[in-house]
Amino acid sequence: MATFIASGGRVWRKFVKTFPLGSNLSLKRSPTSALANGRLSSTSSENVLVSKDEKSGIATVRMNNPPVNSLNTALLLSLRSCFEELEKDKSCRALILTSNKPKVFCAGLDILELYQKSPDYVGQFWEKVQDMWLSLYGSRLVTMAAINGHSPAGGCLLSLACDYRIMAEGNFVIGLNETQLDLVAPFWLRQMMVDAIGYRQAEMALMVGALYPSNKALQLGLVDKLVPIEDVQTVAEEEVKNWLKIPDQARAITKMASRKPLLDELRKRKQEDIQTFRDETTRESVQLSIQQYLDKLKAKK
Ligand SMILES: CC/C=C\CCC/C=C/C(=O)SCCNC(=O)CCNC(=O)[C@H](O)C(C)(C)COP(=O)(O)OP(=O)(O)OC[C@H]1O[C@@H](n2cnc3c(N)ncnc32)[C@H](O)[C@@H]1OP(=O)(O)O
Repeated sequence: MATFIASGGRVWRKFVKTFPLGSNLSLKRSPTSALANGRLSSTSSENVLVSKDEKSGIATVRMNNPPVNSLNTALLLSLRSCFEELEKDKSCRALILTSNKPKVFCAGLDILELYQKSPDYVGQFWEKVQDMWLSLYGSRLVTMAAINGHSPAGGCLLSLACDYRIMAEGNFVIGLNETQLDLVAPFWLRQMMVDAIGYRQAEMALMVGALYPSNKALQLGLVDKLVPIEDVQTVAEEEVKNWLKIPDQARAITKMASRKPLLDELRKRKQEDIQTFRDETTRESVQLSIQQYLDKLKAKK
């Protein structure tokens, strides 16, 4: 049994040094997992909770950044560290990405990280988004998004970076609503959307910043399967086990062959992409839109 927590790059590394993957540190049992069976455990109160079943090599990564798992600097660093550690762990074969807070998978980028910040700050923040994405999209592991709630913008980005998406039925939304905040999704995010739902649908969805209810998302191919919210984790584990019947090497090489061009393109254009983000996000009119969007979120109550 291996259990560990991550809370920002530095803390993570320190923690892993003390309790490496494969150690016998046992904390609290996950209440929802079919993998539990005495072998899986979980932890609390950090921004990413990771449990790994040693027998199957399946790790579950739960975002735990209340109230809505918005992607702030700390969560981005934790996710990246976690993905990279699992990547290096030879006994790990698959990763299920989910939320520790059912009903919200991830609210996207933390809007406060983009509001009234210096261009340098915003640029460094964007690089953390890029690096997190590179580690997930480029992973050799089977990656499965267990979308147990809303998944707008950056939440959709995380989901699209995975190999397969299982979403909760019900009144939950997913999509790339960036234009609603006067933001423009970067080329690598747009490309993942095109790859998932096709050019025409992606073009329309991106232009109007569409957020789709889960049943429409299934119809479009933005998610692959819909299940009742209480079954999302179990079905994700079953699906992963099916994927693991395929030999790892052939599957991973095939995955890399299809993803390498986009990964390489971002690596090549990283600085240009950061510059675009800095310039766009700090523009006065965009700052005003972000402020209005924040006000709208607050006024919802
Ligand atoms: C040039 C390139 C440019 C851009 C590319 C960028 C790619 C990605 C961009 C993004 O991700 S931008 C973020 C977009 N996200 C959203 O639009 C989602 C906004 N949130 C919601 O719609 C809802 O919060 C919800 C996720 C549906 C959950 O609803 P719920 O009713 O459960 O919670 P509530 O709305 O009450 O929120 C609680 C609390 O959290 C604050 N909040 C919500 N989302 C964010 C966020 N993304 N960042 C920061 N803070 C967020 C919200 O204001 C509430 O705060 P309060 O309790 O203090 O009022």
